[in-house]
Amino acid sequence: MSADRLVKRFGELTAVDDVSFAIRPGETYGLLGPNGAGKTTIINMVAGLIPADSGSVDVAGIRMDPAGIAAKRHLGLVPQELAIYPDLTARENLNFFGRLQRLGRKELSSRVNAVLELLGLAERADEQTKKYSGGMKRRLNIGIGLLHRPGLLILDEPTVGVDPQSRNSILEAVGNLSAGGTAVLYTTHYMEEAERLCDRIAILDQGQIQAEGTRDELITLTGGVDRISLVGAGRSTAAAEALRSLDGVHRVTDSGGTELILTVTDGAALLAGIVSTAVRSGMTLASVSVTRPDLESVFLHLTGKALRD
Ligand SMILES: Nc1ncnc2c1ncn2[C@@H]1O[C@H](COP(=O)(O)OP(=O)(O)OP(=O)(O)O)[C@@H](O)[C@H]1O
Repeated sequence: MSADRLVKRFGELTAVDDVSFAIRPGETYGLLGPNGAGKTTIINMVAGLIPADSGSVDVAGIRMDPAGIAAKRHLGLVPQELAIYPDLTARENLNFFGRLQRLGRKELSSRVNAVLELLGLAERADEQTKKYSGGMKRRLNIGIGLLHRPGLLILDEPTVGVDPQSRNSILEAVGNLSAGGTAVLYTTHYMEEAERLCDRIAILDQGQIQAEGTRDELITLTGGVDRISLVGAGRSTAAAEALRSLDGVHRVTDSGGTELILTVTDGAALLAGIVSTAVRSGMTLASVSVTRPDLESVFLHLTGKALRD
């Protein structure tokens, strides 16, 4: 799918301001931004629920027209709110929604089984969903969006308000989708989810994409400075001196105790050289750790704000 120069205004507010991106089959693309950044408004335009003021969306090569259904047949939308019947079992819910989607009886039954399996709900498929945990309900909600094998699945903050274990199983299920060739558009304000799930991420703030790329590409924007901590005994002052002369080492902080803290470009690549330099200078190391910059640092770098309110 592709979105080209989308704009949406609500009165004075430009909620989405010239947003373009494309998602390939099998790719998971994340929209990462704080509440109010414009994620839901983008999704609503991509899914054809609201018209854009300008710009266009193509899904499976078909231009999205909010008044038509041709492009919509190729996408599944999983909204933030649950849309399942509590008195029906998971299987009955899926059958019901599958019939609404006009799946034939034979295809429906095989799709229902496949979806239950994919989302880890097969064992409890015949229980009323009111007995389900929040995470299981969410997974079923995702399953409904998948029944008609959409080429594009859109997930709007699917883990908000669920416990960590359920969150994990949702993320696992979404991770399995890309293996099947589904393109996934995923919105979140949790950087850990974007880091774990998404092949590429757009950082969204005030309706604009501030930067886009893989996690590593985004982190490079910050200057990509890692922190390395060396803890040990021995001649730490001599080690600090030697480490300062290494290429890629920006700063060595020697607190005079047992720890040296270095800021370096590409800690993973330099780590072996740093450890051997410290040891040669007479330091006996007890522990070494590398802390990489994360998407939170990228957001801060780009917008001057924290991702979470
Ligand atoms: N129908 C509407 N009428 C007026 N303003 C709107 C409307 N829908 C969204 N907005 C405003 O547009 C901006 C973007 O909202 P949007 O819901 O897209 O953000 P979001 O990133 O999805 O945030 P959240 O995670 O809170 O849903 C917000 O300032 C919001 O108040």
